[in-house]
Amino acid sequence: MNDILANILETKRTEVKTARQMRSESDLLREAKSRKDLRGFARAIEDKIAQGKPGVIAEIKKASPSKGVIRENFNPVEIATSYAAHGAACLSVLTDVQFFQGSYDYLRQARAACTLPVLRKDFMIDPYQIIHARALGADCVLLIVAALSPQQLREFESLATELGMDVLVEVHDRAELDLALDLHTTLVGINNRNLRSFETSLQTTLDLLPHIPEGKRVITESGILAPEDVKLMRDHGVHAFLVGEAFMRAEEPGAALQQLFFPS
Ligand SMILES: O=P(O)(O)OC[C@@H](O)[C@@H](O)c1c[nH]c2ccccc12
Repeated sequence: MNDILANILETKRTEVKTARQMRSESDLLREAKSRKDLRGFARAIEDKIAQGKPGVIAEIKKASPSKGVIRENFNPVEIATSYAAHGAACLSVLTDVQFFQGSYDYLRQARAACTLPVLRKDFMIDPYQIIHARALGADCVLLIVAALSPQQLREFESLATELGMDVLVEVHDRAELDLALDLHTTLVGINNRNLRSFETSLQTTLDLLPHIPEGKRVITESGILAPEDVKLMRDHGVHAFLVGEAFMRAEEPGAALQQLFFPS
């Protein structure tokens, strides 16, 4: 099997190694701690839902390994501004360069362009990246259970928390979910896309739903494309969404967000 995830994680190890040589972890930590500009990520989602609205995490993603280039005319400032103007709760910005054509600058620029909290969307395999996320301005980090040991999950979560960030823990099956539920974070993302085969089915969310206790906030991720998808999820009590492609393919990403989630 062509295991893309293994491939990505290998690349990340090299990336972190190089970054560490250019800048020490202690130096980066100093910068991360000196930032006093945190925006509550989980809070922003809960606020929307408390108002009876969906909590939408709107993604800024130029390309992906499964789809290639998704958006040619790519301007993170315009995209962030458009999302913010049309009711997004939060942003998610891909910072992986190799596989998603993301950039650290995209995160910085998108965050500076609006007041929304921002998720650093990347493959975290080393504490250095968690610290770097905050130094860049991230308000939340993604921890993918399929990529980490239970000990790393706990360690990375406490480091993120220490730095004031929220944590979104991502799962794809029952075994991963059980590990995710051991963490403190309330934010449990169910990725409808299998990161190894790229197969995407909203049934993934529906299947895991009964196993998630109250007090956790389920975020359905990937493959949300049509109003029927949103309705299906909301009918099952899922009110938080992470959406990329459906917005990135639209001329105006925020208008697409509005059409999908707030049709009049
Ligand atoms: O573009 P989509 O199908 O709406 O999916 C968005 C998001 O869920 C997806 O980009 C994603 C979910 N988990 C990830 C982990 C790494 C990279 C990307 C992802």
